[in-house]
Amino acid sequence: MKVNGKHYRSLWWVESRGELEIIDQRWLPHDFRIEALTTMQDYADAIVEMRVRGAPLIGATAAYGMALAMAQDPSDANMDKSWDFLDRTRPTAINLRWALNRCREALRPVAEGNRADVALKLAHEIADEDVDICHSIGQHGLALIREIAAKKPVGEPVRILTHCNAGWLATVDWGTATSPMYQAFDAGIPLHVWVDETRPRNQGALTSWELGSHGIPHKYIVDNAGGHLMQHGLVDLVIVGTDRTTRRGDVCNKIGTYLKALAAHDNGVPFYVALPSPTIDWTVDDGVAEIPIEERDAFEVTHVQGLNADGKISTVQVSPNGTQGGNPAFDVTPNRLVTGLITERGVCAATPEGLAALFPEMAKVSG
Ligand SMILES: CSC[C@H]1O[C@H](OP(=O)(O)O)[C@H](O)[C@@H]1O
Repeated sequence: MKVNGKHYRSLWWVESRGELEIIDQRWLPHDFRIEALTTMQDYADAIVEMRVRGAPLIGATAAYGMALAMAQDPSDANMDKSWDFLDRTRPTAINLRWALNRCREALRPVAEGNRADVALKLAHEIADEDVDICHSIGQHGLALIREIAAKKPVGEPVRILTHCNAGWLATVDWGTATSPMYQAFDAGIPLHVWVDETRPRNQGALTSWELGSHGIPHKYIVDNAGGHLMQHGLVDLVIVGTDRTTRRGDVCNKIGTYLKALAAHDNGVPFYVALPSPTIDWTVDDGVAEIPIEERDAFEVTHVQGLNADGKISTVQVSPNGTQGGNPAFDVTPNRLVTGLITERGVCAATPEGLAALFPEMAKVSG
């Protein structure tokens, strides 16, 4: 999307240098920093340290990491070693393993001398596909928002609550949860977005930065405000992203999503999940029991980063010395709390039948 009027994707290939450039999201929303990934360690660090983050973007980054690996050493041994090295970076978003598996399956039958070119071409394809998928999710989500808008007095905004950042920064472009917002806004539908700050890494600040750049009215709120807003009829719709959705529609997403779904359910507020198909894990049924939840460094909870009075990015400790922090980074919302899944092929119920109807070729394979 646009940054100061200039279009960006969240990562891009620099042909002249044969390098991938990324937006280092650790410094947003206060500083827009671009960096090149030139070694396999750079790729792993970028994912682990959340310089790039968001399930689709992690997958696309890993695909370019495999391209670098094949350019360095196209042997089967190095392909497997690189697969393991990148797969170990973060455990929850299924797009990482989906992209690595897609690369390895495509490369295995290719002669070693051709693997570097094939791998780079595939990485480009995965990135471009993500842009198309997210745009399509936006089209289907736009129809939902339009339906709500039609029932409101002319000019009254559709009020959407979102959690974390499932924006263009979490994908290659458009975002998943934000794509319907961008497209509704561009279609002239009045919006107001409640943006959960999303402790501890405050990805809501990324969403606010994105929406602000696009001119979409929004308010940055504490994570615990959503239930109150819904009780007072101030939320028409919740749209969130996902890092892994099971074949029965259980949704794993940023920690705190489950609590929003409970509040939405209790207040009759539609709760939708923007779901690109690479984020569906067809091998898993029960999300709570089967999805690995990343436990990140407690430092992210005991400390917070922001802009100090001098306008410098700094980090301060918010908890007492010696207090231990706990930092599960995701939770799982059972499908019974999900109103619907907005995929690139349309909107479906969060059920095995709903997903199988939109993706029969995948449901068949998963058995
Ligand atoms: C479109 S995927 C966005 C998804 O990823 C985020 O996690 P993280 O920032 O830790 O990579 C969050 O769960 C978002 O909903």
